[in-house]
Amino acid sequence: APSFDQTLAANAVYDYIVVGGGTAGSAVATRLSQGLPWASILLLEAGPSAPAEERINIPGRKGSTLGTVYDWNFTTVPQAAVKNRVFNINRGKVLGGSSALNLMTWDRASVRDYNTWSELGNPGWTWQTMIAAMKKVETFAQSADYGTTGFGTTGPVKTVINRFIPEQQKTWIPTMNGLGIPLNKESLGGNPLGVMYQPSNIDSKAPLWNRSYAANSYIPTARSNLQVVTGVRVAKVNLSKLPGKSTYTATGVTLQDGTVIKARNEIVLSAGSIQSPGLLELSGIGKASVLSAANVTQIIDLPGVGENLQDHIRIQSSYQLKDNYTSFDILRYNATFTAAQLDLWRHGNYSMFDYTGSGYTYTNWKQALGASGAATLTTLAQQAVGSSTSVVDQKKLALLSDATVPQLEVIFSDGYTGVKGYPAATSPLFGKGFFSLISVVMHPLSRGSVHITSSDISANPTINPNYLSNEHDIQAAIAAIKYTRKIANSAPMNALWTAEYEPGTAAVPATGATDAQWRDFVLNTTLSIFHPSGTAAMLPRAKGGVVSPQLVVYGTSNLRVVDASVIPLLISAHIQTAVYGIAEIAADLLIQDCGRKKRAEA
Ligand SMILES: Cc1cc2nc3c(=O)[nH]c(=O)nc-3n(C[C@H](O)[C@H](O)[C@H](O)COP(=O)(O)OP(=O)(O)OC[C@H]3O[C@@H](n4cnc5c(N)ncnc54)[C@H](O)[C@@H]3O)c2cc1C
Repeated sequence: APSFDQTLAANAVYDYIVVGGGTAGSAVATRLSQGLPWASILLLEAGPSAPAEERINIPGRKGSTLGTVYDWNFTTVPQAAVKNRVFNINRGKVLGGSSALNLMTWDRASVRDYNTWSELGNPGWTWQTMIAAMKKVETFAQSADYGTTGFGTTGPVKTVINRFIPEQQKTWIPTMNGLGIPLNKESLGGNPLGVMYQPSNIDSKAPLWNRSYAANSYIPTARSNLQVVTGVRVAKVNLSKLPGKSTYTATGVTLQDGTVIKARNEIVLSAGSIQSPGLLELSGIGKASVLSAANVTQIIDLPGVGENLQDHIRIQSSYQLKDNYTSFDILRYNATFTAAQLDLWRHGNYSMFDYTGSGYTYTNWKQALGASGAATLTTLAQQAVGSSTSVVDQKKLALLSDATVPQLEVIFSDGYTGVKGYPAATSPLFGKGFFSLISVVMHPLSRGSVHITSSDISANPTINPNYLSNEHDIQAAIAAIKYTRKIANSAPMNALWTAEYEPGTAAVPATGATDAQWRDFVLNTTLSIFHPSGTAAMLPRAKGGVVSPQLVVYGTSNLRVVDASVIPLLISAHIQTAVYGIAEIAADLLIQDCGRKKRAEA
């Protein structure tokens, strides 16, 4: 078992230091500990360890930790194209990182999505290597609702298709089938197109129906050579140029209180896509103008640091259920019922608190909009990025014409999860049940940046994702929300509800809605679905890359980034399975390199 000894002696030396005990950091530190039993590994996490926190552990309480002490609570700068709205950028600040806060969707993108990483100049980063790595992450509890391919059976993270499926969700698959979307019971195997039930990261074999995440799955399987220290924030990485070397060596880290901890072999940054680039910049690695504005001396000129920020956007609609259905909303307004359900969960019994989403659909644009709707979006995409010299933009254009790649996801979400809020206690709608349809645009073209503004680690970064900053992204969002209205109005789902609550026909009339009304709804309500990535991109250096295919920061010999920052092009899925997969591959690379160095020394 790992050590949770919280003492950190100044100038202590470890073989490996992993910065950030989040999703990737916990996984890579654990695998290093297992693979290099002789080595000492230090995992430093800014947040607390919270193994008994029910808001994290209870699947049905997903979302309750947003805005709490477990969240860094970042925000964007006002988003010019979206009426200057400021978006929340929630990030986990707890052992396990964002895997402790996430909504537990456990899915995968298409074969082509992962292959684009190698197509962009990263040999070896293909579907084949990623699926092998992603299978190592999980143990899937097999189910009649799923087929036979694409999942792992021996990994630390436990996954299951949720046993709690509300009655109203049973209309999901037949409704999508009626719209021409086929059932896909092999969605984890490289072709996610279709309608399906998908797993959540839940431990169905534990005494309780508990969230399975990086802190309670990976870390307990580490050896005693891993020391996990929480509540400690790293302020920078120390670099030095050793005689006769062309690259910089990372020698250790400086903590926020000034303490220096040294690394003999390698340092791994796993502080996530918002903070890993900032740590590089604070260490003197980045774009000259950013560093000089923040009063940091540049050591390595790497203009890609903090650039290429990509995120998925979501647009939601909500429908008021007929009174004979019970929705998840009951847990908002009926305290007695809620207490009884909580008691069931606490005793490991079937409970409404088991609930996570499990009804999903992935389509390409042609499937959702028909050929002419798809062609319109392609034309807009060409107008937006056709002349861009970015390899990422050009690859996204190419993906639009690959029919195997999903461009739209729709999630059946029980209960109200929209933007205007559940009806207030004074409203006649208080006490009513709802269901929501969340649509997600898989390849928005907008890209932005995250940068430090000060040499002080405690200052928040400037986050500018440039949401909806081109007409393609706006029209894709409009197409997505129109499609969810079409779904809700199709049989058998149309028999479930009495009224559209959001957008609502007052804002967007059922017939004859104008383009301006749809556009307004999209600009007022579009949000992030929490997948910021790409800010320390794995790309060739000349193409704006920050790390090599070995995840080594350019210009250094032993500093790696291992987290969502390295994803060069956002995939058509939620990203936690990919982030864990990247961590598994990174651990293999670190272990192989260590063996190579040892053999070279011998
Ligand atoms: C609310 C929410 C819902 C989501 N829902 C889903 C979902 O349903 N399915 C899915 O697949 N994905 C989902 N995601 C995305 C997914 O969880 C993240 O992309 C993934 O967990 C990111 O992993 P990471 O290792 O890159 O970063 P993180 O897991 O965020 O880890 C970074 C860690 O570094 C620590 N840290 C930062 N700076 C420092 C420092 N200077 N010193 C020490 N420690 C530091 C942080 O505290 C944190 O623990 C969601 C994310 C959020 C936030």
